[in-house]
Amino acid sequence: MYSGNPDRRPAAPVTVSRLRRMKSEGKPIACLTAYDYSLARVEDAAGVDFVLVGDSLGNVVQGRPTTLPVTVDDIVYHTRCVVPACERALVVADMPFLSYTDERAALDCAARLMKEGGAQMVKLEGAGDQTGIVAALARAGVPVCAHLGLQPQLVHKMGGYRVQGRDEAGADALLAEARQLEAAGADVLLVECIPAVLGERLAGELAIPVIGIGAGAACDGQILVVQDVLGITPGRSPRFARDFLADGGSIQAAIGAYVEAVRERRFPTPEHSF
Ligand SMILES: Nc1nc(=O)c2c([nH]1)NC[C@@H]1CN(c3ccc(C(=O)N[C@@H](CCC(=O)O)C(=O)O)cc3)CN21
Ligand SMILES: CC(C)C(=O)C(=O)O
Ligand SMILES: [Mg+2]
Repeated sequence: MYSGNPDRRPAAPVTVSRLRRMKSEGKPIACLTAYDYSLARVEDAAGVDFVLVGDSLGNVVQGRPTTLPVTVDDIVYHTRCVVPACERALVVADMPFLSYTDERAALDCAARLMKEGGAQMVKLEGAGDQTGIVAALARAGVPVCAHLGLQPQLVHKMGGYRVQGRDEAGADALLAEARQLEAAGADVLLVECIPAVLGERLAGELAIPVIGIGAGAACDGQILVVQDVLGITPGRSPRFARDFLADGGSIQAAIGAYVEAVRERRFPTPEHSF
């Protein structure tokens, strides 16, 4: 948070309209997850545009096998830890599993994430049946990021973490859902684990910025879980991830290298895509 010291005047904060401008100017948006003050500060200083307090904290902070046990209280707590570090980055908070089953619940959850947590945008997983919820949030003035493709909250329904939208019917359905979410008032679309050609089509056809994770290099921005960028994820990381600390140096340098690689479109490469 800006303390008022004129020697540490922050760069202009990232806003929804700034993200749209970056898209139209062809400037890739660099995004990372963060769950605590110290790492969020490193990310903000490195120029990360969009910091996500993700429900992946269930995995990387709490050591659970899925994101399902994460509560609204958990996300509020971690958002409160991250917000004071972000002088420039936009802070986005995930709505946890079963916290947005109807409009009332979604508005209550958004109220907690924004009023108690200080988030500037909320993110929710889901497609066609979620457009009413996105519209209700948008009507209430809540900035929304919709999350399509692989939805980790559906792990038990899908039977694992798999690439989505591989066949033509699946790709067309995803594209149609994305258009509906945009029309309902989503400000950003995040897409996870889809073929690179579909990521390219989405970014080309939507007016709102499309942020990819395992969605190819043509998306308007990229996001990764910060533990994957630092190579400290227990077990195997997803194929779309890259360890930016493996070549040595510091955590600051690794996060800086990630931001630079996204800005110069050197990440992801085909080996990190589907
Ligand atoms: N550390 C971490 N990184 C993440 O990106 C992440 C989490 N945790 N936790 C929540 C979800 C789970 N995610 C995952 C987890 C595994 C794969 C995975 O293994 N994907 C396969 C592709 C499978 C296919 O080819 O259909 C892969 O090889 O990467 C993908 C996303 C993404 N999220
Ligand atoms: C993997 C990203 C997109 C996410 O939703 C999370 O970190 O929870
Ligand atoms: Mg999430």
